Amino acid sequence: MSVPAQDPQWYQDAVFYELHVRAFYDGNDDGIGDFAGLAQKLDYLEWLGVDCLWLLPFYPSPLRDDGYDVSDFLSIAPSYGSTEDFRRLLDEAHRRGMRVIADLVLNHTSDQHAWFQSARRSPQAPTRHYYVWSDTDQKYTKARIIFIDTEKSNWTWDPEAQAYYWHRFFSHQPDLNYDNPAVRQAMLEVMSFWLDQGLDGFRCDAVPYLFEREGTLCENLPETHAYLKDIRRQIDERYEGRILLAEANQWPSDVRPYFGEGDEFHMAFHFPLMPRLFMGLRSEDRGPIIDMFKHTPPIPAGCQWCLFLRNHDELTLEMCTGEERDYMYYAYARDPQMRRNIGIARRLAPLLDNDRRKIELLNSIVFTLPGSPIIYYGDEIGMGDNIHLGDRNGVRTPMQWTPDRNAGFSRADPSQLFLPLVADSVYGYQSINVEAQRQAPHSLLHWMRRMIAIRKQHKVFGRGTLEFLAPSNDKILAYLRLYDGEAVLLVHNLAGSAQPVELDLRRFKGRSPVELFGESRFPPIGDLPYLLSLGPYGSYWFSLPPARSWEGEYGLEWSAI
Ligand SMILES: OC[C@H]1O[C@H](O[C@H]2O[C@H](CO)[C@@H](O)[C@H](O)[C@H]2O)[C@H](O)[C@@H](O)[C@@H]1O
Ligand SMILES: [Ca+2]
Repeated sequence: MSVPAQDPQWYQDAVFYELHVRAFYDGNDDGIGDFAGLAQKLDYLEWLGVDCLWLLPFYPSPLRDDGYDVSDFLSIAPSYGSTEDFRRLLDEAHRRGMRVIADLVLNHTSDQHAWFQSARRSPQAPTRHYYVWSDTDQKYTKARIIFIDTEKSNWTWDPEAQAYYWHRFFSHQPDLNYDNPAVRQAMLEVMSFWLDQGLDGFRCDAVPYLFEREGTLCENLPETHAYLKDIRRQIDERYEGRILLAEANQWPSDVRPYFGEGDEFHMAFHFPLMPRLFMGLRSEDRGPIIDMFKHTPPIPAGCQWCLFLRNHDELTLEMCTGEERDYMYYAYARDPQMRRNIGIARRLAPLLDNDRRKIELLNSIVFTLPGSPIIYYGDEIGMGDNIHLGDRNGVRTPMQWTPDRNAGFSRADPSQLFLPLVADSVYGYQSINVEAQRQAPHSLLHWMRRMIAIRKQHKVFGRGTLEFLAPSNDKILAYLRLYDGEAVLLVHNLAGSAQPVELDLRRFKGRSPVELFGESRFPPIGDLPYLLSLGPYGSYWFSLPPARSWEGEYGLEWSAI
């Protein structure tokens, strides 16, 4: 069952939720989450207000990179269930009006993929040129090494092939050779295979690295854009309402071309904004956030940024200067165990000292700046992490549903779980879990649900223009969003102390701001600066309804209250 035809630009208003099937809910008691389990939890996601799920790779894999090392693009890892289970999941999601997109790992395969296994055996193998081989490791030397904490080179010698092969990520992830038309065609067929089953689109992994050219950085090449445009054209020709989301961890001016002229990706993550939100909070200064928008070019109509605070990887600092990285490590990861590659492998709540006010503040910003927000599973309840697990596994532990055995994630023997649960005294599942927070009306979970519901009542959040205000108090981040006659004003206090702010709102003279969480009407805007005070890390979401329509709705004058 596919989603009933609706607005083709649905993704501009959507709230996304990222999850790993194996970490969400175990439907068959083997300690590993699966599609049948996820289907049982769709009611929860619907209740929360999620519009679209993003599933991390669920394909067969030796799991040396948590599924990003795919050994077969056209099936499902047996531990996650069958193709039938997958289809049922899609049907159940669509029945609830939710969409589902999945990771598509275009750049590389696992070295266990049949293509690579046959390629390495002989230069004459039909798939030999599915990969990038060389007699020397001195080609493409300008290309940076991305996983610098584990890899020494982008080339690895294969004794069986008697040649070096090219890889931008782990050495067990050989890059596909996109100069080979057979590879380009094969990956188009992979996409069609999943779209034919009803999938609503793809989060396309590591797209900047598809092609290599000598003398370049081997990133963002024109050949890469040409192929991505071809993918988009072919999808648009055959499918309706499907989306492509680009994972291009690049500076905004380099991400901008991934939108093309509205003919490449529908969406792209805004990577460099994310660390600046954390910097702005820690320094109690809006500067880094505003500055990032000065570097963010406009995007074509119909395109959308994806905004996030955390995801399944480390909090990447790739798009930061050395000084900014040092600051982030000092502020958020003094313990070296918290660092991975160029980044910080921690979840949102521990990064923010489990301070509910800070968690709400950063969510409030991400849900109101231009773009569609993504929640990383478990962050809606403030789940913790385990910095002692290897790689990025510390932020990939089982979802915490209840205070019972295995956090209600699985009925398996606890030793069978794919990763241990978070069990420390602050973030352990006995205290942080969905069941407890659903029962507590003032929990983080209920607050997140309310915020999502408010956002969804106002198209201006997904589609409106952005205009920063410039109050003299630098600790205050204030902006206007405008769309189709609707205006909202967002005011955030980045400081841990109460702050006053005076805002120049004269153009809205006569309007009475309505605070959207409590629906309280504030004094009307006049000629003088509009004075507000905000508590530590406080936020206001105001609607600025035209005076007459507001009076019509409530039948009251401010002076009468
Ligand atoms: O498939 C390899 C990796 O691809 C994605 O990587 C991205 O995350 C990296 C940080 O872990 C980042 O440095 C890089 O720029 C990105 O492409 C995927 O999200 C990873 O999980 C995966 O290992
Ligand atoms: Ca299972």
